[in-house]
Amino acid sequence: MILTVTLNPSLDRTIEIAELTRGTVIRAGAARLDPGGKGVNVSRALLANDVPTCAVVPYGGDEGRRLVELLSDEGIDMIMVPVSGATRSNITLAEPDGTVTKINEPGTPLTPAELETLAAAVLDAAGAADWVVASGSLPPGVPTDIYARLCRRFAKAGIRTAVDTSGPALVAALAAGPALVKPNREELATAAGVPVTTLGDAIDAARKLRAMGARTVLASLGADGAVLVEGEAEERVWYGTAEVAEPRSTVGAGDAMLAGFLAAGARGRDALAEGLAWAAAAVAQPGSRMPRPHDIRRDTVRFPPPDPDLPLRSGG
Ligand SMILES: Nc1ncnc2c1ncn2[C@@H]1O[C@H](COP(=O)(O)OP(=O)(O)OP(=O)(O)O)[C@@H](O)[C@H]1O
Ligand SMILES: O=P(O)(O)OC[C@@]1(O)O[C@H](CO)[C@@H](O)[C@@H]1O
Repeated sequence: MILTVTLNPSLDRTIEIAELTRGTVIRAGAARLDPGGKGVNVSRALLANDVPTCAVVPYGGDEGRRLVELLSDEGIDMIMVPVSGATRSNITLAEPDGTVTKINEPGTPLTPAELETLAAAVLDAAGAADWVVASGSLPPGVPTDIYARLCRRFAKAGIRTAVDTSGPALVAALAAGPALVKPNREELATAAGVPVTTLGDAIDAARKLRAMGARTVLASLGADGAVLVEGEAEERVWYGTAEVAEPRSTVGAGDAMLAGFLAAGARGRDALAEGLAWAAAAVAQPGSRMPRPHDIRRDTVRFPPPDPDLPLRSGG
């Protein structure tokens, strides 16, 4: 069972527009509301593909009740923790070419008592878990080292932790020796403190995150694919891509990648291939809909030679 922890979940509203033009009234096309938050999405992707999972979800206000309703409709097994602050709403403006512009609210602070209750719920549920996924931003006021503390606590119990976050929370988590981190290109560059403009930069930065404490680094690179750097006695580096004919929304693609990678055993080329296939399928979905088995096409995955001078196309 894969337990996910999302301290800052969200309601994700995706609005399809023809073109984003500042300072104008834009007549929207289709709109959809999805449950959101990085750990929530990992559980959604796992559930959609029949992999046992449970999501720890703090929720508050009408927005939080709506989030729980949406997750219940999807059949997610949840540990719901009521909190006083309202669950945040994040907006995605999606253009026809797949470009998305995202506006994420900061979320509302968790009180120390609420954080304690959440940590206790996680620790209680972690006993039945093969992995704990601590994923997403931290709400205001939550200590930056919260993921690091959870990593250390789970390590004592022999439970592996995967962390997908950014900035100081990621750097603090690295020092706790997580089994796996899943930064995107921007998060990788920031944590490593180096620019990442080529594939070689990405591999070197991933190596640096391993030196900072991560055992395995799965670095997603947007349309350029992903790099996996792993290995105990002997380091192994894999680079893969998966083309998407018609990108619709990249929101949640990294979460789907992490879910697919974990579902396939979280090591080696085959697990990277599965993560790439789930991510590519997610990009072809509207909003942050997670791919189901019939959406996932493994024949699009490629493992080109990892040319260190390959310039990375996507932003970050
Ligand atoms: N435009 C694209 N075309 C093809 N594949 C893509 C595209 N964008 C993303 N992907 C796939 O999704 C993976 C994750 O994308 P990205 O690096 O943007 O992660 P992320 O920022 O963590 O995503 P999110 O936070 O929205 O879940 C990429 O490694 C790639 O496999
Ligand atoms: O603000 P965070 O926690 O970094 O990211 C939140 C978020 O953008 O991540 C998911 C996509 O990965 C969305 O469901 C959600 O809106």
